[in-house]
Amino acid sequence: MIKVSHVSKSFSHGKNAVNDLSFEVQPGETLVLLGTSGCGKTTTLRMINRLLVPDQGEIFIQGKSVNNETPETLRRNIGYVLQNTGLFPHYTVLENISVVPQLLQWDKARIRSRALALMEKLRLSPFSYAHVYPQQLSGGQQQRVGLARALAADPPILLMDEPFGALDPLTRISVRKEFKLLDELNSKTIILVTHDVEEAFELGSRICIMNEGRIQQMGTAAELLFKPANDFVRHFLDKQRLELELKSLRLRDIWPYLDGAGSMNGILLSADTNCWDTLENLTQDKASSTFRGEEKHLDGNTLMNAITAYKKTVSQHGDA
Ligand SMILES: Nc1ncnc2c1ncn2[C@@H]1O[C@H](COP(=O)(O)OP(=O)(O)OP(=O)(O)O)[C@@H](O)[C@H]1O
Repeated sequence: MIKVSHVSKSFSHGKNAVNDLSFEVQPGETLVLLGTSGCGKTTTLRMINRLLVPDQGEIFIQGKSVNNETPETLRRNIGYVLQNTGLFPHYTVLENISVVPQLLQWDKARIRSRALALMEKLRLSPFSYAHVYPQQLSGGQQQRVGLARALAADPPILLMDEPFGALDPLTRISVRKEFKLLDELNSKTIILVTHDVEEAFELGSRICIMNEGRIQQMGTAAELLFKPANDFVRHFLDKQRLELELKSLRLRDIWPYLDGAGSMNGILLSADTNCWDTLENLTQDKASSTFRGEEKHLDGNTLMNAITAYKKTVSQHGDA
């Protein structure tokens, strides 16, 4: 577990890069730090990893202040993934993945078998890639090696700074999908930095929107979209709002507003299907859904009317 408590940091020019920041992240959770360039995201990660020391406040990992941790303990507990991967160019893929276990003085056989197992998991064939150098790999492959290196010593915490930032849009989407499905990550405490709104909503259990070193709002996708704390948050999400709303609302969320009693027709969608996927399905076939024993027929109009009614209720009453 990570706890950041009233942390501030300024650099030589005086203005606070991070200003009275407080949050907690639990195991199994991915907190995304999202914000404009220069809002203090990277500075926050670097303080958690003790690459920078806060001017004020304190950071705790599993209840212990990072100020009192040795570099070995931090390395064992924290995997760090960078945008440009930070791979050592003169080390092979296998050597790069083995760096932290070696520093922790694991025996050679254990290091090798862990590194090879991670390569398999991340879909990098050990036969083809174990002994090549980073510059012989594509961007997506380098990113996977960077992730394997961060995971090598099985740290309970993962800090990721724009991990998919250097990839082209298509590779980015596919590497992101693979990342989401990795069972290695299930129980980890993850903080991921990005300025990509879509990425934040896809990967974050909670999202922390920052501006000028301060938290503007921290919450789930639905909270940020439907109960924005201020104009900054509202405007920050405006460009992608419709898509984000459709992706974050599931049929079960808008169920009371769905006016479509009817017979089972076409495909049957689970009530956990989001509205975006529902619309996509509706372009191809008729559809219905069941929730708590009730069945409803779906079509585009019914769906959009239900979303509008849901939003109206949330904006008036704060809850649907
Ligand atoms: N080592 C440093 N020396 C001086 N100023 C710094 C240093 N590191 C960061 N800053 C300043 O602190 C502020 C926050 O920077 P930070 O890198 O944390 O932002 P960020 O949100 O990660 O931005 P980006 O998305 O562009 O990477 C910026 O104004 C930046 O110029």
